[in-house]
Amino acid sequence: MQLSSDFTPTPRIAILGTGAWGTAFAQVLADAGHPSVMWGRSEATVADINTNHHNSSRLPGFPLSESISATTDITEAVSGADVVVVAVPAQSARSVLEQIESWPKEVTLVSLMKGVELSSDLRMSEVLVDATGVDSSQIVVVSGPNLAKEIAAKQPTATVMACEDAERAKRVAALTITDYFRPYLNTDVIGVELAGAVKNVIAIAVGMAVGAGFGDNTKATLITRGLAEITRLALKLGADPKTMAGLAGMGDLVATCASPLSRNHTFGAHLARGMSLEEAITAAGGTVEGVKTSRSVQHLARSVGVEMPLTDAVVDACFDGVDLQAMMKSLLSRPHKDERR
Ligand SMILES: NC(=O)c1ccc[n+]([C@@H]2O[C@H](COP(=O)([O-])OP(=O)(O)OC[C@H]3O[C@@H](n4cnc5c(N)ncnc54)[C@H](O)[C@@H]3O)[C@@H](O)[C@H]2O)c1
Ligand SMILES: O=P(O)(O)OC[C@H](O)CO
Repeated sequence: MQLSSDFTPTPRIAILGTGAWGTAFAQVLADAGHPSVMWGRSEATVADINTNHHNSSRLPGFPLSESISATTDITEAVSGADVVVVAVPAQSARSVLEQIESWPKEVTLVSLMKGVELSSDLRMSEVLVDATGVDSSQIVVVSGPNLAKEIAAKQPTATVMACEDAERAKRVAALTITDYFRPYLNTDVIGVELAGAVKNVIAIAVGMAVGAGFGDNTKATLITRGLAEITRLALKLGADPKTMAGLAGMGDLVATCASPLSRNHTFGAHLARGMSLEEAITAAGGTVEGVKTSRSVQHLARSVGVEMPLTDAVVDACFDGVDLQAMMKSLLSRPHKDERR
């Protein structure tokens, strides 16, 4: 299948958020020949991007193309945009989007975010629909084993672009093809988003195990049983099982659980070594999506009657002061069962 973009010859692309992934994604677009305008609330970061072609706060050490510009004016960034990429932390998405009074009618919204909203249990594409009024077929979700720093270093990576409208996913994918970034397509938005959100919770559990000094058997057990619980929830909510074995499922789970670059993994390790919740979040770099998402996923799972013992354990460890020994004891003393159920 050949991917080609039938956006206007030079699509106008805005990126909301000047974080690590939004910035690395802007560079992917630039390397594929597409300029973009980033919006951020920090004047210093916006000036850094415009003047030094660098985001020293979130992606230090990686030069940015001159075709990437930035502004603190969100209306200016979005005005006339064909594609608006949303790359702020999941729990901030709604408040950012609600600042925009009107959306270009044919706009395509691209979500780079991985989380489930706390107040509503909505996936990010659902928050986008709710906050903007655009149709769900206009939303493309990007998810996969995509650690921003590795992509900024132009290391080979694949991702998944998911949209109800397969043609729209193709058009966005075509904007990102480079010699190091390879997009695959999927129409299973539910599966791609839930896998991306819940793997952050599982990565916290794996980070805790690493912080406690456990080895590869424990890590592999948590990753595999983590995939089992992600799959149970996703299938209950209508996902395609094949998505779980793909890049946005198994692929991202392995990358995030194994990598010391992952903030969720790093946070878990700090927590297990005795830091408080706030200390561990700060030490991991601030945006640790799995912490709040553990609560929304637990709530969502309970509302549909799905058992998620690892998610429950992460909620206990983050919010109820349950220590690692008690957590392991409770996980290991659960009733024995067939692994396929
Ligand atoms: N970093 C990665 O490797 C990576 C990879 C894939 C997906 N993601 C996902 O992308 C999303 C963004 O993560 P990131 O790593 O780019 O974040 P980051 O921590 O690098 O930066 C977050 C940015 O959002 C800004 N921000 C926070 N709250 C805001 C608000 N209310 N209004 C405006 N701006 C706000 C911050 O100032 C910062 O610039 C997350 O959902 C994350 O899970 C990240
Ligand atoms: O740094 P993390 O833990 O937010 O993980 C980054 C990405 O989601 C990996 O795909």
